[in-house]
Amino acid sequence: MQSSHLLLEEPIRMASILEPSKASFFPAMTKIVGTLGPRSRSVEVLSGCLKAGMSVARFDFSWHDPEYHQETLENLKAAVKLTKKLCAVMLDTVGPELQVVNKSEKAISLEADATVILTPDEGQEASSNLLPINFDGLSKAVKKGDTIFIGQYLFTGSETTSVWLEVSEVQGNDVVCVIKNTATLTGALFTLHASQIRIELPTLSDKDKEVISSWGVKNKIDFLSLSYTRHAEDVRHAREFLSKQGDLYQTQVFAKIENIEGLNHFDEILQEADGIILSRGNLGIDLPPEKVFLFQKAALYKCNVAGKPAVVTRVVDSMTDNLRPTRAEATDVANAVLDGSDAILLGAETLRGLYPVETISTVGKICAEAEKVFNQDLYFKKTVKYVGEPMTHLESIASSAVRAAIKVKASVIICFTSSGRAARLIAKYRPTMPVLSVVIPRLKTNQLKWSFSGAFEARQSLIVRGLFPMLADPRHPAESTSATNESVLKVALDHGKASGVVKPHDRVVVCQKVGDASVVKIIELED
Ligand SMILES: Nc1ncnc2c1ncn2[C@@H]1O[C@H](COP(=O)(O)OP(=O)(O)O)[C@@H](O)[C@H]1O
Ligand SMILES: C=C(OP(=O)(O)O)C(=O)O
Ligand SMILES: [K+]
Ligand SMILES: [Mg+2]
Repeated sequence: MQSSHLLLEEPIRMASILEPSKASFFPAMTKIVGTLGPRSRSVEVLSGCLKAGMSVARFDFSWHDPEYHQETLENLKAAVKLTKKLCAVMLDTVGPELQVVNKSEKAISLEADATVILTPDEGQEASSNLLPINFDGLSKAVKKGDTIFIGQYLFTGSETTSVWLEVSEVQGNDVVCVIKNTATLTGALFTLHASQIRIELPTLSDKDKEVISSWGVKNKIDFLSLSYTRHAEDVRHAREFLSKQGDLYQTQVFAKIENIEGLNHFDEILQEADGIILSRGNLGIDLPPEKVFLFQKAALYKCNVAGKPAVVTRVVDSMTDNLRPTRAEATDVANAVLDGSDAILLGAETLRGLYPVETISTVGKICAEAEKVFNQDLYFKKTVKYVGEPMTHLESIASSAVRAAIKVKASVIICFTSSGRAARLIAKYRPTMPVLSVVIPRLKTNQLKWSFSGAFEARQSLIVRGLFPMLADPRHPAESTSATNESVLKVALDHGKASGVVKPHDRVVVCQKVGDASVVKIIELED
């Protein structure tokens, strides 16, 4: 995890590429979000996923009912206990997702050049000529020549089970389409994506609200993944809704950018959201293929300078059925890291793939290699310049901590925080060593009962590149006297030693408040 001699912007000796990487305790600084489902819900597999490096679990409510997800979550909790690896919980909404419903689940063969009708009458039986959909406004939204994509849920693109259609005519509420490729649709549910078309459905549906206020509240979800975020107003609305749902006023909202409308409003959305998910699955259908990379680079840059976590999706689809990614996919993962991604989100690979654990571990290894050659120096300078002067005190402290840690080759940065703000600011400067964010709980009251803050803040750092949280004992008062600081620091160092990230004689940079003053100190360990 130390800064390496290889830098992409300098000539690399070819033989050095083959030198095995030093093993490190943390699989990677880049985080991995795993979507949980049929192939990733036993305690055994979930333990494997956590050990391989998954630190956020995504529960996608486009699929399965709350009871099913609850069972998976209970198993996840058991796996967390067993492995002692923390994991945050992300609830992914259905939103304005269009779906084709195939009640009988009979396979549907579609022939290129034939026509098929999309009808909003869900009572009808799906067939080669007729596909019932869950939305009655499609005929008003599309016109002749528009493109529609229908795929299996979490389609991987390599399947023969997805189909492109071209709208040839609108008849009342029905949409008549010409089939562009031969395919067989199998299963009960397919998602439908009308390319570059505005769908007049709310971003947070009634069903989503129901799930959030029951399942979400019960399970204190750390992240809401807001599917098809199209406007800043969508984020504001979701946040307002969450603020009335018990503990969920602390839930972070991650806006999923999955179509052109979201792309067009990216800057405003980023201002409102706590983080961004670059949903390349859907966006890759909405955008011309030659434009996808540009969106990725531009969006990650904006997230980085804003200091907000960015998550990239759909990286190793082919690992759904294979033990090895394609070289294009492997290169893509590394590029996502070099472009500035905080986390990689796995979809079909962990949900229904044959190799969930191996996929996480492969992706983690690629991320770790990319991190090693990431030009931190260049990035740091650009970020400082972008922020300009005067910097806020806290940002100046955070960037100084990173600079000092690199200069003295510290093995870890320990950052005390309550709100998580200081730790996030340190992560913004992309230190080459892990940051142990020691979250100090704060006692608070809503005039009905006393409780401690901190658990959300700690778990929410599990999606930020380089942050590794530790929740301090709530018996330590939040007031930063030097005595309490020293005892918490000792616990943090012991934690670091136990996990292997801190060794005798290492240097450690500590960021904390002493009295009213924020300080960065460098300590040299003895044994
Ligand atoms: N309980 C604490 N004890 C010591 N230092 C702290 C504590 N909480 C935060 N700090 C330090 O205070 C500064 C402000 O950090 P920040 O995360 O913004 O704090 P807060 O949680 O109070 O918003 C940083 O230097 C941080 O390391
Ligand atoms: C992750 C994505 O969305 P979904 O919720 O459909 O998996 C995506 O579109 O990349
Ligand atoms: K979804
Ligand atoms: Mg999507």
